[in-house]
Formats: sequence, structure tokens, C-alpha cells
Amino acid sequence: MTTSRTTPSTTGLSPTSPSPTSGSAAGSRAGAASRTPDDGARDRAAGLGVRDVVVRYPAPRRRAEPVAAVDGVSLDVARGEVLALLGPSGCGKSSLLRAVAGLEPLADGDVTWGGASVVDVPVHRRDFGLMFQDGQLFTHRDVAGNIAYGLAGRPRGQVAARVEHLLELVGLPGAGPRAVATLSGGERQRVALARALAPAPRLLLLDEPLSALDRSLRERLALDLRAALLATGTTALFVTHDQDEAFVVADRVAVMSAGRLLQVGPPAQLWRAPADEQVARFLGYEAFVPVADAPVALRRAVPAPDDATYALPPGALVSGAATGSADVLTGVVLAVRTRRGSPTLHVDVPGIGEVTAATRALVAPVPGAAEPAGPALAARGPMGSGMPTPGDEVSLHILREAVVVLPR
Ligand SMILES: Nc1ncnc2c1ncn2[C@@H]1O[C@H](COP(=O)(O)OP(=O)(O)OP(=O)(O)O)[C@@H](O)[C@H]1O
Repeated sequence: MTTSRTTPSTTGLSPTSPSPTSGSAAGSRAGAASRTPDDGARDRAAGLGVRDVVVRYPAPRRRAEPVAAVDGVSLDVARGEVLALLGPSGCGKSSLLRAVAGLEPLADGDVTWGGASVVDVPVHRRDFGLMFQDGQLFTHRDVAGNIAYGLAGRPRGQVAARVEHLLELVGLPGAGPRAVATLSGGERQRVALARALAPAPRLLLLDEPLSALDRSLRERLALDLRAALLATGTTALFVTHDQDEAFVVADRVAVMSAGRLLQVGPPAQLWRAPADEQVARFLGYEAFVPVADAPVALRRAVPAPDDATYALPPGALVSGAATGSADVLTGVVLAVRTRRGSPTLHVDVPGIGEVTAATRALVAPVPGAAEPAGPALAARGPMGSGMPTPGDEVSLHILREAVVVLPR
């Protein structure tokens, strides 16, 4: 996260990301009131359009070049669609999100809704909601008061019904009277989501809404977030650096790196056909195998999001090999190195060269070869005492369905 983001309190942003001190409900109501019924036919047809958007920041030092945080990005988010912006820290995801919100000026390009540019529309009149990592709830209001923030001016009974409906939607039925201080981190984000959804913004912008939570809570909330967005038919742009989260929450995922868009597609499509090695690595593919007629094959290490391409756990690769669905590369261990906490084998495969294999990939002794020290390794579980040593002959079993061939 960058530290210099403008906070909602200084922008007069819509009540979906209010300021405890100076946020204005009037701004958002005016924004909603200024729209014609449903914004017309064109608006119905198209959602968000991002066209060749460039966001630049002033040079950090004198004589240095300005930083192009977003460098010519174009994408669309259809009505009712959830699109995740996925990429490593500093790749420009938040800058793009903020540019869409109107919090960051465009150095070039255009942002449209329903085909019409919103670049000259003030932030609070765009009818775009925002939700951040830290929820930014009002501590002086109870839960219901937070959710009702963007509903000011509506009949009291209607507001109460909407608040209760949203509390149910986010899994906190009856929590309206609770004080914000009594909520857990996960509950706070649920309330923040309910508040963001309350005025039914035409676009919801979510900036790492789950990243402050611990892993297991994040996984559960990602599912609940997806369900809430679907149930409300909300069009959303969702920033995350976590590929699992992106794949759970979004209909399509846009992978960014260094200010540019590398690939956009539904999760399963990205898994099956990553555009290049950079995308593949970011999605969790680990071992890259150069092959003569097929440029690069690689094996992923984490489960894919759909059943059709689900990566089998290491033990199951044994049966994969037995049923003939595995390719086997035979070679000699050059080195065993530890990468990101897990041992990685560097194996010299004749005709291919050095192949790097995560030890979660099946490694078994070659039949007939000199018995390596220790048991057949990792064939049925994580590597233990049977770690091969340099000079051991091993076979790497690569499941066909766990391999993709990258375009040259
Ligand atoms: N206000 C700013 N002034 C100068 N440089 C900035 C500013 N905000 C962001 N940057 C720089 O722009 C680049 C993109 O930052 P941005 O926050 O958009 O990336 P990100 O992908 O959202 O990263 P993270 O996941 O860490 O938040 C980074 O190099 C960052 O240092």
C-alpha cells in the first residue's frame, strides 16, 4: 500500500467510504439524484470503460523521471460483472482504481460509464462506491448507523429494512445496535461492505478489502463477498495481490505488472493459458521446462480453481504416472536449493538441460538406477529424510493436465 493516498475525508467521497470527520451524505444523494432513470439505454448496455489510462506521479527526486504508475491500461467491466485487478505490490492496481474513482487525475486516457466519459464528473457525483482495507467505520455510530450513512433522506422504515437486509446479506443479522468498538476485524469489514452496498452504487471499487485479515478469515470472507456482490448484482472492480482471492471473488481477472495489463480473462482461462511466463509465475506455476517443439511447459504447484484442471496432490501423482497420464523426465540431481521455504530440485535432464522442480512435484527413483540414499522420496507426501542429493538419478513425473505450454 502506498502511504500517500488521499483519504476519503479529504475528498468528500460518497458515503460508501465516508469520513468520520467530514464526509458528506449530501454529496452522494446529489450524485444519485442527478442521474436520469437508469442513466438511459446506453448506460444499461455498457458498464465501466477504461481507455488507455495513464497515471503519473511527480518524480521522487529532482531530475528523476515522473513515475508512470499506470501505463496505458484499457479494460471493460460489464454491468453486474466483478473484475479483479491482480498484481504484485507496486504494480499500479490502486492507482488505477483511484483513477477510476476520480481520486487521481488521468495523465492520459479516459474513464467511461455507459459509454460516456466521467473524467469531468466530480468524485461524489460518479455514484461509485469505495471500500478500503481498513473499513474506515465511524466509531461514534453503531453498526446500523454506519450502514445507514449513505441512505440519509430516505423514509426511516425503508432505511431500517435496508439496513437489516444488508446485515443479513453480510452474515451479521441483528447486529445493528452493536458498537463498532465491539466488532472483530472480520465483522468490521462485513459492516464496511454492507455500508458500501447500501446506496446501491452503480460501481463498487474495492481496494484490498480483505488483506488486513488473517488467512482463514480471508478465505471465508472472500466467498461471502462474492455471494454478496452476486446477490446484489453489483458491478465491481476489486484490487488484490492474492491470486486465490481474485479467483474466488471475480468473474474475470486482470493481471497487472509495472503499470501495464498483462492478461485479462476468466480464472479458468488464465490457468489453462497464461499469456507468458510472468503471468504464469504470478499465478503460482513453479517449474518451467523448456521443450524442443513446445516452447515451455510448466507445472503448477497450487490447485486450479476449476475441477477440470485441479492439480493432484503429490501422492496422487503416483497413480497419475501409473495410468499413463504423466510425462516422465529422467535426470541427475545437480543441486537442492531452498526457495520460499521449500526445497527445490535442480535436475539435469538430457536433451533439455536444467529443470527446476518444486519438491511437491513427484520425484521418484528411476527403476534400475542405483538406489538413492533414503526411501523413494516424496512419492506419497512431503519431502522428508528422503531428499535426494546431487548425483542421484531421479525421474520427474509431470502430469499432462498440470502442464501448460506457453506461447513462444
Ligand atoms: N502519491 C504517490 N506519489 C508518488 N508515487 C506513488 C504515489 N502513489 C503510488 N506511487 C507509486 O506508484 C506505483 C504504483 O503504486 P500503487 O499503490 O498503485 O500500486 P499497487 O499495485 O496498488 O501496490 P500495493 O498493492 O502495494 O498497494 C508504485 O511505484 C508507488 O510507489
